[in-house]
Amino acid sequence: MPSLGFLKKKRTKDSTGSRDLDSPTSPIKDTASPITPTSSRKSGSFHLHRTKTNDSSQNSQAAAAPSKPSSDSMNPAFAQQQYASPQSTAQPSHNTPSIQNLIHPHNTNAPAKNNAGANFQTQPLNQTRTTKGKYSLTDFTIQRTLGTGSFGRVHLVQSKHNQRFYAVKVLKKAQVVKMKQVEHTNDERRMLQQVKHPFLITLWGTFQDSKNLYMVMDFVEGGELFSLLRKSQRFPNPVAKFYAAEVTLALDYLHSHNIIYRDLKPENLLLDRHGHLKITDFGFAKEVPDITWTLCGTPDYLAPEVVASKGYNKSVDWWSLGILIFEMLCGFTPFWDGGSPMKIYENILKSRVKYPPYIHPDAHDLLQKLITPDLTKRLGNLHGGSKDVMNHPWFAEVTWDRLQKKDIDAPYVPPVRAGVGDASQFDKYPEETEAYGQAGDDPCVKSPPYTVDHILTCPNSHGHLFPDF
Ligand SMILES: Nc1ncnc2c1ncn2[C@@H]1O[C@H](COP(=O)(O)OP(=O)(O)OP(=O)(O)O)[C@@H](O)[C@H]1O
Repeated sequence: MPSLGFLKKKRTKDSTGSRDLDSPTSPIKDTASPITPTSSRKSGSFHLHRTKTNDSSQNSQAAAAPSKPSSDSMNPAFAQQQYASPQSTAQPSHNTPSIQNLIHPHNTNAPAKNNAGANFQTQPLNQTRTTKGKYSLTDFTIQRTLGTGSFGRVHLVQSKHNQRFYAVKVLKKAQVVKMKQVEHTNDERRMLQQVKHPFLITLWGTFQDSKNLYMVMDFVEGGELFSLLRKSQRFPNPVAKFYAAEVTLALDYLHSHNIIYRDLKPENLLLDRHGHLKITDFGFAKEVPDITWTLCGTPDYLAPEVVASKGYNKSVDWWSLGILIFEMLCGFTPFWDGGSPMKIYENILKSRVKYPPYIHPDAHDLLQKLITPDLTKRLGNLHGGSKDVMNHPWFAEVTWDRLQKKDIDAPYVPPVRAGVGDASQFDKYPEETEAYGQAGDDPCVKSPPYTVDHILTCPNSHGHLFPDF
């Protein structure tokens, strides 16, 4: 097994790890069994209680949803119990309208605008979530940094109008242009405004000033799955299965709308305060009905067809799902061996995976069918599409419709105080030194005549590189 030294570092898109994680204490490995039932919900520990959750309650500043009595729980199988078809009479949470739902069925989480009539609508795909009136920096108080990535920095912010907390991703225009990410950044905004799914981050709006682009999203309080995984070293089979199943549903949704995600990795999977996943960072998501060629992603997670610069499609996300499941079960990725990205690419092209003996046989079988360079054999890429993955024996006990409704308890509930901007689950970062919102010329708005470079970077922008922010 590789030394964990490297693996503690987060991987950025260009694979430069950014910092070490501090706490070596494991919320999982210290527990005799993560599937040991507990009689009460205990934040920061595994539990077996079925929780009624309500998507619209996030950021509501209300207490965590009540859990079902412990008679519901049983040992040993987190998996068996959690995924089995419902025997109880408990109704899924969506049937139990909360007070919020009754007041404002769709928009309880949207950051309020101070202009009367501001209204967010949840729209089907291909229509965007729109606001009357745009946000600006003055609508929020910027607080600490939650995370940094290759192209951006994400802040915790508080709305001055409804006092709720949100996450705002700030991208420096100059950096985006320099790193040739104009198209990806415009795609990220467009994709995120179109999608709506329980396991995908919600983007409420975007705005820009002369230097920066801003994306206002839900603040997902529970931190990164990456941190939980590193603290736990590896996840027990049922725990990995739970997270893999939620990711599978999200991929199924994206692919059904011809969107490839292209950056699956634990760093981009956040835990909400009930422990369910939210996929963030759509920087590489792309609407692709057939084939694309762009080389992008994070080295450990790249499919061989991407490394080999062949045209590729949704198949790459199923490969990455295989890498993710492997990493959750083993604590390291299959093609990393201490070398440079080039060495990782070589290993990926060889596609020889050593499976540790502790991997459950069903998981082993699924991994072999996902981490295969043969596109005619890769599960998810075959005639049955994502349903082939969902019907694989490793997922046999998953009740997919209940999972989709978040009617199955997560294996780990992050210890957060809901609604108070509790960012304790996120690592600390040095803060940005350059003030946001400075006045000045916007180098990304050009008047004709355009340079060839400008036209090539953004041919349809009529002089504006980020026309829709
Ligand atoms: N909605 C959110 N709520 C809480 N934290 C968030 C949210 N979105 C992002 N973060 C944090 O910020 C980090 C960086 O965000 P993001 O991945 O979108 O940036 P990036 O520049 O595209 O990163 P990368 O190069 O790693 O892909 C995430 O890993 C996460 O820790």
